[in-house]
Amino acid sequence: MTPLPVAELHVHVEGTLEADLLVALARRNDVALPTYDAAALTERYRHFTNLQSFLDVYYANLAVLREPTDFYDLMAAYLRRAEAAGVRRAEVFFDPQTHLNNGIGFEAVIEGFAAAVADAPISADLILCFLRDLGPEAAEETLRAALKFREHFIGVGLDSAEVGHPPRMFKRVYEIASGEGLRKVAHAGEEAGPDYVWEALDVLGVERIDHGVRSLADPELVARLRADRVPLTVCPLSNLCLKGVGSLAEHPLKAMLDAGLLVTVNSDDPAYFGGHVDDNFAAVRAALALTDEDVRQLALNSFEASFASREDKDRWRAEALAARIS
Ligand SMILES: Nc1ncnc2[nH]cnc12
Ligand SMILES: [Zn+2]
Repeated sequence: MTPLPVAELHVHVEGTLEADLLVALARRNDVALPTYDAAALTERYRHFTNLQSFLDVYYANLAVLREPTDFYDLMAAYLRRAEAAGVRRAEVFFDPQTHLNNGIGFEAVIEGFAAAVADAPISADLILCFLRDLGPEAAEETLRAALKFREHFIGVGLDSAEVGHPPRMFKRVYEIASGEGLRKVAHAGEEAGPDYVWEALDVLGVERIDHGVRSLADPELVARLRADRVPLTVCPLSNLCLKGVGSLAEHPLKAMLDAGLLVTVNSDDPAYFGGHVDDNFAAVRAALALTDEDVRQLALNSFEASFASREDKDRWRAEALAARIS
């Protein structure tokens, strides 16, 4: 079966670290894990209770990444799997602060990731994310260090623990990023309410909202998102695993589509949440009884929302229009 052509706009490369690779890297770099049994490690992923319970495991696992080749191998494995999922274009988040705090140099991280992107079988670019719980000064310091490698990333994002770390705290670092010609996105409305989405739009000036699933609670916000065609990068299996929704049947994706929002489907952290972008499409199609035209619209939205060139977007759009939805 030929997979639907899509763009993946919300995936954390660190969240693509499959248990097998985690164990292999732990052995290669002599890093201790609670267990070396990949099945036992993934079993723990079935018991997250919220975003923080996931982040605790996600950050701890990243201690296995030590050498430039580790960063290369992680990114290369994701890009191979993405190609098989039908991804034509990937805009991939990375969290440099985690690795810097583990004692790894910026160069090892970004050059490892960028080398894999350069060798990618699909179109891909990097987006540097700030960890919001480490605060705005650390974010600014990270951006200044990253600017030495400016050619290796196209934009900035904001991730990690959301509640209590509102977008407005990061106004200055986003202004600096804007001045450098970087694209701007931010996680908002994943666990926090519509006020965080408003701030991301009006204070940070972001071009896309990552998640944004809590936006439907505010009709004025919905009207704004629709009028400005602001893309929302929704991650259904992530919302299910982190208990943002009780079941996929209750997921707001279909309501967002029906409200005329520019929603896309993405995987977030596929190694932890039970699947890549193709698995997310299959899951929501079944749970929300999406029509073939809903599915095609989601694919078209993903290309429209991407930061690729007009020419590439038009080519992929034509492919999605011609694709058989199977
Ligand atoms: N879903 C998510 N929300 C916030 N930060 C993250 N970092 C990795 N995945 C994340
Ligand atoms: Zn995310």
